[in-house]
Amino acid sequence: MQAKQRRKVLFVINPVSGSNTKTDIREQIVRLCKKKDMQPFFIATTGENDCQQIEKALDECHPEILVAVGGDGTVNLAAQVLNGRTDIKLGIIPTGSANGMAFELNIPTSLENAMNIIARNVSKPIDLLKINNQHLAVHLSDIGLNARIIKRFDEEKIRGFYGYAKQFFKELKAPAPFRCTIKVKKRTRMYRAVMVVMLNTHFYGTGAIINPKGRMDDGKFEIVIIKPYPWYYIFSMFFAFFTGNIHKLRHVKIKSYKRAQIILNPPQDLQIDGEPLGEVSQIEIEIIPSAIEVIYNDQEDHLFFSPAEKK
Ligand SMILES: Nc1ncnc2c1ncn2[C@@H]1O[C@H](COP(=O)(O)OP(=O)(O)OP(=O)(O)O)[C@@H](O)[C@H]1O
Repeated sequence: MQAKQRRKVLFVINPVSGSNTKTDIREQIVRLCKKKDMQPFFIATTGENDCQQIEKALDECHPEILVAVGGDGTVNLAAQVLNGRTDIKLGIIPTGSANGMAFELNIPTSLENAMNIIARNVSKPIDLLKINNQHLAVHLSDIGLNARIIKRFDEEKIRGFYGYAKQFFKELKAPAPFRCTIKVKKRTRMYRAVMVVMLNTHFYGTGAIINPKGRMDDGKFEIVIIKPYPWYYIFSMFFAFFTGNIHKLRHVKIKSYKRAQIILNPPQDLQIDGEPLGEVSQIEIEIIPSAIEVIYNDQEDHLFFSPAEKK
């Protein structure tokens, strides 16, 4: 009788993601793969030509699943390679300082639990965003306040959640407003904003719910506009962020589109999945329907909320 073929899984490990040391992560993955009947292959990212290296590894081992072991930047890298190749599923082992996409898919940070979800292999197709016809956005992109923090975070080589939180509170005290014009076909709308978020998902990695009504598979993305607010508004905003009611606030506007252009005056910092891209004055966004197939946690309801219930 022929031996049962083990499922081939390629693990793409970012050795510098987050603040954990990953010295023995390969050994732990090999041990867990044995238990779950999976055959592991490994590649470590270097920060240079990683897409080409992953493509090469895919051609060599032909896996059923590619697992990003890292933060949102590593998930984005894996998605760039898998965009349009839904025959290979994307799994995530969250080890970054920002794990927004793992949070979105309800994937826990414990290695063993994340591996259990990969072994269950339950997946769904999701849409991605294309920005300026050049960058792929998987989890979340934004302009203004948060993007500025991410740039500072990157320049000053700060790592970890507490480093981020410190910068966030510094920035919240003095948000700088800008003009944001959204053009869709022949319609133009103008807003004053302190931050504009472009996404297909619901959460920031911290658990803040920025897009309560979004869906990852509806062929549309959302633009969330946070307008200038008085300082005391921060408390209502925090409450709404963590109860899934941000869309009900007077200072917040959420719109769904398939394609849109945003014009910024003055130019603003842009970040995509945690990577700062510098200042931009114009952004074109379009949705790529069913771009990748992702493995998610189908066994537990999300700890925070059920997006489908939001009215
Ligand atoms: N071996 C490496 N050395 C240095 N940088 C790397 C290496 N591998 C990947 N990178 C960089 O790591 C970043 C992605 O990190 P990721 O988002 O997965 O984790 P993170 O801990 O959340 O990162 P950060 O907090 O620094 O944004 C990318 O900028 C990528 O170029």
